[in-house]
Amino acid sequence: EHEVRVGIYPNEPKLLLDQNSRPSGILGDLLDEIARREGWTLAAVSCQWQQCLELLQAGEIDLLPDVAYNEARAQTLDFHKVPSLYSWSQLYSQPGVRLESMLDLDGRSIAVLEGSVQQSYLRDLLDSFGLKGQLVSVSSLMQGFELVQVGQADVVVANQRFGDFHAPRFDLIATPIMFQPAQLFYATSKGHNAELLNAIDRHLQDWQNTPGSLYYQTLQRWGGEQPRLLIPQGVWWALGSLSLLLLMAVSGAVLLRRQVAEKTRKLQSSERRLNTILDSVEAYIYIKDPDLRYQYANRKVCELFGQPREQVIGKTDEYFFDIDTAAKLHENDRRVLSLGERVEAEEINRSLDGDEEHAFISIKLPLRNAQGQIYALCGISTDITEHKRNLEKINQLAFYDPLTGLPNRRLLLDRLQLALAKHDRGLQQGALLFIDLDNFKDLNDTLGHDMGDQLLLQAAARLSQHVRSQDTLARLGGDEFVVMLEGLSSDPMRTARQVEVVGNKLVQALAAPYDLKGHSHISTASIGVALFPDGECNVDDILKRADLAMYQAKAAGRNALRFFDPNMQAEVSARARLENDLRQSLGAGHFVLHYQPQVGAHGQLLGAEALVRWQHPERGLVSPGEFIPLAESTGLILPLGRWILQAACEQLVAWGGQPQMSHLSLAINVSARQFHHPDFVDEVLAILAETGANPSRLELELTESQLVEDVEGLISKMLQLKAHGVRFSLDDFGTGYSSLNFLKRLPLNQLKIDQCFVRELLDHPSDAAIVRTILALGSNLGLAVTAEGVETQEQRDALLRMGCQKFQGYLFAQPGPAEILQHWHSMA
Ligand SMILES: Nc1nc2c(ncn2[C@@H]2O[C@@H]3COP(=O)(O)O[C@H]4[C@@H](O)[C@H](n5cnc6c(=O)[nH]c(N)nc65)O[C@@H]4COP(=O)(O)O[C@H]3[C@H]2O)c(=O)[nH]1
Repeated sequence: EHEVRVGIYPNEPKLLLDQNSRPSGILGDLLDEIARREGWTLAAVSCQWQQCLELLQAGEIDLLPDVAYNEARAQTLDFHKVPSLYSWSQLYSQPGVRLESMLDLDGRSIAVLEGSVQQSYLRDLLDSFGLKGQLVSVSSLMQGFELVQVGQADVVVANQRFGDFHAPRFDLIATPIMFQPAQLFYATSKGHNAELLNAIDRHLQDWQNTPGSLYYQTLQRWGGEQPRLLIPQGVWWALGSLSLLLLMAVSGAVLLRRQVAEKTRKLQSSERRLNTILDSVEAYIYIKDPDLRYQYANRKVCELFGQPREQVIGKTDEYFFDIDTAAKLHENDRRVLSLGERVEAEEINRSLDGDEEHAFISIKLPLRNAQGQIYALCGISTDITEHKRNLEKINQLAFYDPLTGLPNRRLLLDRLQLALAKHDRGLQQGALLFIDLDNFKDLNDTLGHDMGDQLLLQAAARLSQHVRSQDTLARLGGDEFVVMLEGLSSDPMRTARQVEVVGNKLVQALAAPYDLKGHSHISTASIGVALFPDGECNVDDILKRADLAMYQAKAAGRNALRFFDPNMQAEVSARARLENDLRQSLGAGHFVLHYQPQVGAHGQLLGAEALVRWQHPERGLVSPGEFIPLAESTGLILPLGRWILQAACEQLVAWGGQPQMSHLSLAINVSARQFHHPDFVDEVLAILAETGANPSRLELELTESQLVEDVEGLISKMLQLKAHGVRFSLDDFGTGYSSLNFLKRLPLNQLKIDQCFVRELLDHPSDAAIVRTILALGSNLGLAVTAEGVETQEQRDALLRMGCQKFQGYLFAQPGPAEILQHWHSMA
């Protein structure tokens, strides 16, 4: 006889031991019947669920009813094939507890049978939903129901058959939460009981296929319900699969939630990490939104603003910087935000109170969203204030003299190099003045270095007063200074003159007495000049030349200016002498006026032009061509011009007293410098009044070239004088650029055809054409025309034929003393 040891755990109505310790309940009764038919003797072993499983695996019992199939169990247990019972899990609670879905399990305590499939299922479920339910393990379902009844647990999980059967006793009700449809089997330990299982399958198969069989009677007896098996198998499987799918979907969703939570956690942690890094760097890092409000600011930015981060966020730069700074910052910001440019710029930021200034190198870049639109800008700024100060210091040390603050030799050489390069390209003329203080060593030796430094400082200050901003004043060391002049005239003679003027000013400035801490001290300087030469020349050459010239100045007795170029020096010296003589002659009355007659078509005397002559004590008569330009450039033309005007007016008065001469007019040349002098009109009128000369006999000659400057002023002066009867003629006409329109506006009386056209009149048809044009122009504008420089009868005849009515030139008379006019007149 075959004894089968059966594990029985209390799970009424499915399984229990009856009063005789025999298997009972649905599965107990079915097994009893199978045993009877198979001739087995059942030995019931009472155990709790978990214990039963252990006994089965250990081979201490042969068979355990009511085991749900799952993959894990199939590893250690064998199952027959036809399910003995279908079941699902359900939750039971006290009435009034609101439990509608799995999500309502959050925060609940759930009693669950230790080691049951529900236990692992629920654990996973709570976990994957992130629910905080607490699983309370119980060793029997009864215990679970009791815990809920007394309130020590909120819900209990049981298979639906057990639950529905027992719940009323514990005053519990079934909740709508069901899960885990399951198929229940009799299980054996692995590999030993195939016969047992086959026999069970056989009987179950028979019964289940036969309505009203013992199987269904048993079910009815224990539960009183309709047989579940009327639901087709497939539906059960579909339900099971659906619930599995649901589980998978839920798990998926929950997995996502978990991943999101994980990602969020990671993001938060990396944000913290990033913040730590951004706060520990020495750069200023910030993010501004399109309204230029700070969205982010790292520690350095907050420190700079002296505000906690919360005070910085949401504010604009106007809160932290002065208006100008904020405006400049925003200019860069807008380039980033509206043009999408990456901007790299140096920014100078002044604090709100204007006290602090910082220099930054800022890199600003646009931040774009996934669609590529700019939603903010990120700025990274580095404070370079200190760096700049150091650079300035280094620059100052490297290129400037520490005592005077003037450029040193190095900077001078740099600039000289550049100036020479420009000169080579024909862009400018320049000159170098090498200045050495005379006897400086003596001062140093006798009064000490401190006094020496004082003198150098004062000398430097005086020199800098006399150089223009585009020039360079440098100290080479010791008592040597250099002035480099740039942008001078391209005409070498004029350059020499310009440099001479500056050089002389410097010599004079340095020769004035110095006050050295109460000591009056006289010091002079010697200056050597080298102009930038036309050919190849390097920096050293030109310095050497200026240095050599400086030694010549020393050799000439110090306190002097010398040019390196001997011709230039000769020229300059001669001119200096001439200027000196001119000055003295003016005081001594060494000037005379000569007169050149102007005649009409019939040779009748109409008037004369006064031409000044210098009676030089040694050189005899000097022509105006030689000294008028010098007089103009030195300003001596003003006193000289006054003298000429005076003498001419006196001559007019003299003629006025002689009936045959009283009709003569007298022309005098007026230089531009004279005419443009503010007192000119008053002076002319004063001299006319003083001498009593007839203004309408006085004719002032202007040249075309002097009409260039301040035309309105010129016209106004001419009109004022014209109102008194004074007449005007335009000298050297045809050589300048006066436009006809302009000519029309001038209150002129006469044009004078320049000598050069008259000279070539007979040989060059073009000159003849010009003369004809001038004559026609004169007649159209109602102006008299005088031909100058008429030397031959042929010229005169030709001019006459062309319509010229007034002549002047050697053909009639050379300029001479007033007497020649008298004589000329009596001849006529
Ligand atoms: N070859 C040649 N030359 C002739 C002939 N007829 C006259 N000349 C010269 O031509 C010059 C005419 O004077 P300009 O054109 O006003 O040119 C004048 C004028 O610009 C200036 N100048 C002369 N006197 C004065 C003056 O009192 N004041 C001012 N500001 N400038 C004066 O000096 C310039 C030269 O004066 P000068 O040497 O006296 O030279 C005079 C005169 O001697 C001729 O047939 N052939």
